[in-house]
Amino acid sequence: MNCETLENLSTITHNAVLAVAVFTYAVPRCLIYALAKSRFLHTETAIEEVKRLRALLATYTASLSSSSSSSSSSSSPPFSPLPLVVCGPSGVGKGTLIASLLSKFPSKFRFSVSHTTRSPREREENTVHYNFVSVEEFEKIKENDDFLEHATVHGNMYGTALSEVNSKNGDGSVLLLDIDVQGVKNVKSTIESKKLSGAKFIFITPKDLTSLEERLRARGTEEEEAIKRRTENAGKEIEYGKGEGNFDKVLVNDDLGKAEKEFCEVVKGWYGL
Ligand SMILES: Nc1ncnc2c1ncn2[C@@H]1O[C@H](COP(=O)(O)OP(=O)(O)OP(=O)(O)O)[C@@H](O)[C@H]1O
Repeated sequence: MNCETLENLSTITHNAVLAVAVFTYAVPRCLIYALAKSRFLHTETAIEEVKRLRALLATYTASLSSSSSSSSSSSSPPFSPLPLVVCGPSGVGKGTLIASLLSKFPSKFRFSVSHTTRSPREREENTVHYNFVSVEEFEKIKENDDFLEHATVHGNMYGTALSEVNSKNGDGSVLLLDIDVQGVKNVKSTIESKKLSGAKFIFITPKDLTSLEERLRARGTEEEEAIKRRTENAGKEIEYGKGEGNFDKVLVNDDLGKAEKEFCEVVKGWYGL
């Protein structure tokens, strides 16, 4: 099997891709890397293709095990790979750190488009940045039990539809969720009640509340009253964030360069990048 053959695999039929994926998945990791380093599979393209096929198979495997498990989880989407949940108080730098991660791994992560009842900010587009919906529309989705998480934050409702969790084309990309503490609690409870396969949780915290407030003010997107409210909320959020067992990792965003590096390293470790 040479490089060109591997590259062409993405264009062949579904069954053939699955068959090759089964083969590559069955071969131990060390053997794959030994092969990848050999004269037959020595390019980065080939290694990437093997990884892609493994991810593809993992998606199918999770899908099969989900559908064959208990009836309560038979309609639940399999999480493969596990979603990455980034949480922290408003203004702590979640968006900034995520943007930095995405610049390094543009195709590995994707956002869900959340539903929200808040009004669009300047340059925000419906269905691109958010699905902007009315309170009535939002309530309807809640009643149908179709949210992975939903929360009311600063007077507006936000939610992630269950349909957003798995990639539509089986490319193995990781869903990134940028949510607040309420959202995290919701995700944990949905995972538990629907017997889903979990998520990786990271909490971003500021050095102290003063620097958080300054950061929010410098961003210039909120009125003074909203800045005060967000800073007040932050105290409790940080307490939960640092609570034992609530997050897989708590990361301090003080020096941005250091935080970006650490964030990237942690995520690389979790997803084998
Ligand atoms: N380590 C840092 N030092 C100084 N400023 C920072 C740091 N990290 C982020 N910022 C700045 O702080 C502001 C808030 O960052 P960002 O918008 O990424 O926060 P957020 O957590 O995504 O906020 P929200 O939840 O409200 O969307 C931005 O102006 C950003 O440039």
